[in-house]
Amino acid sequence: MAVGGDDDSMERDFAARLHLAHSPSPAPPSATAAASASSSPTAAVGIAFRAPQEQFTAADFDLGKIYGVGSYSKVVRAKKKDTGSVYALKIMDKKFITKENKISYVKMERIVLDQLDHPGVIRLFFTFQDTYSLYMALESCEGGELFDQIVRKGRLSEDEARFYAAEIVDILEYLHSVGLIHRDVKPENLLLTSDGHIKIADFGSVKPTRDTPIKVLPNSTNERACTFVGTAAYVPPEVLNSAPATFGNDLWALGCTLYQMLSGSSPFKDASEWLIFQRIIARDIKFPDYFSDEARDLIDKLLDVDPSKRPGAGPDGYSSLKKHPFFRGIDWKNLRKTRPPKLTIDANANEDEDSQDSNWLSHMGSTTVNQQSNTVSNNGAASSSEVRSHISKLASIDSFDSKWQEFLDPGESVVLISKLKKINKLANKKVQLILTDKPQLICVDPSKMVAKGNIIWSDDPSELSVQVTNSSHFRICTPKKVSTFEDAKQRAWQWKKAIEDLQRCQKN
Ligand SMILES: Nc1ncnc2c1ncn2[C@@H]1O[C@H](COP(=O)(O)OP(=O)(O)OP(=O)(O)O)[C@@H](O)[C@H]1O
Repeated sequence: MAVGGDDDSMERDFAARLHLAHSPSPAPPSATAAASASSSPTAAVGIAFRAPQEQFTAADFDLGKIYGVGSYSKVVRAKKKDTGSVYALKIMDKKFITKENKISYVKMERIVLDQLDHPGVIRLFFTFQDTYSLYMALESCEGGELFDQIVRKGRLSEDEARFYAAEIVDILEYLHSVGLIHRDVKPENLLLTSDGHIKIADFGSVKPTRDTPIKVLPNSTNERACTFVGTAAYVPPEVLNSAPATFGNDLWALGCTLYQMLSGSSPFKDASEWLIFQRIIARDIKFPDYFSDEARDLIDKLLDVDPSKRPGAGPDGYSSLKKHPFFRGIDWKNLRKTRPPKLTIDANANEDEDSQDSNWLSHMGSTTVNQQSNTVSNNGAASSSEVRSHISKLASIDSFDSKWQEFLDPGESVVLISKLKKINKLANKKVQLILTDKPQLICVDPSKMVAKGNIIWSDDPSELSVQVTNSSHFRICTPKKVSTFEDAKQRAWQWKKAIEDLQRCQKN
């Protein structure tokens, strides 16, 4: 990557904003990543980092499949060429995070993750940056998201849910004991190791309590003191009423997650964020008949409107939660040695890469999408030229989409891609829907890898529009045809916004 004078100054400017000093080049990590993490601490504004700031570049890694996409990052499997160590490389676009005011999130995640030490918390090994991006080398979780296990299995058995819930309780007990409120506990942020144990990721929304022993930069806590963060379906009612964050926030989200594991969907589901919030405030919960009395009772208590009454938040701490009858039989001391539930793999995944399951969008998509998606954030709109340069730059660092490249024209980039179910009267079909910057809306049959025809693009909303039925169902309407899709990842709003943004972008 060419680094010109402007790029240099951009990098310096960004480092200054991040308050993370450039480190002298530390020794590269040894073959085991964990060993490297405990060596060569990096000094930065009074904080000695356990995970050093390295002088690596993306070219030092073989980039593999994409693990997942967040609102301001992509996480890619990356093998360090010299050591063979595998990491989950979280890649964040500097321009994007500056524009979207996410610098405090990045700082917080970097600093907090660096200090945590628990088998259920993703480990940060090192960081590096180049002109355009910040990189965090995280411990990789090959088992994917808990969310995917729920989707693939339809719903989990009580034994499976009990095990996962116990590991989540163990993680929350640790985080709360060090004065941290995670604030974004949800099945997408609960990852599984290859042998099936839970690890929690995504510490961008973490809120330290006053007496936390964890070192945080002072302004990074103040900045977001009253910011509404998290994900709509898991937000507790008191947060909607602007109450300060408490440990109870995470316990509410645990209740929602347990409900989702047992039933297949979150307790507060509706077509828009506003309607979801109404349900949360009204505490409109319906328990399926097949929930056991113990499961129902625990969820009911975790979803108490009074955060201090949720088990785990009271004066007796976690003991009341761990003693709840739902957890009868759990060996709390040996959780990590207990055999976890068997992971279900995606039947459609390729043997060597499961990019069939990759559901990613460029930063252009996520920039605007979040205004209406279930992820709560406040964003501005990027200009069309910025959007385009993001798209082409991101496409060049993404090796994971090469599989779909054959359906694109030279120089064309993917804006949003999802594996969807196309709902037809006679039979539903799996399709890979690809939105490109050309723009084109391409449908591919993923099992045969053949194009199934484009949905005719128009910049005119009267000729191409998207109607969202609920967070997982949407219709793409053209004068000739209406196609109905189901997105198990509940990104219906993201599809709508991505298409509408491209239409606007074309007009300008
Ligand atoms: N260590 C990891 N191993 C494997 N996959 C990971 C790892 N970390 C993250 N992922 C995947 O990447 C996705 C996005 O990561 P993460 O949630 O950290 O990003 P973010 O930009 O902070 O997202 P959010 O929108 O939730 O704030 C996760 O949901 C998960 O699927």
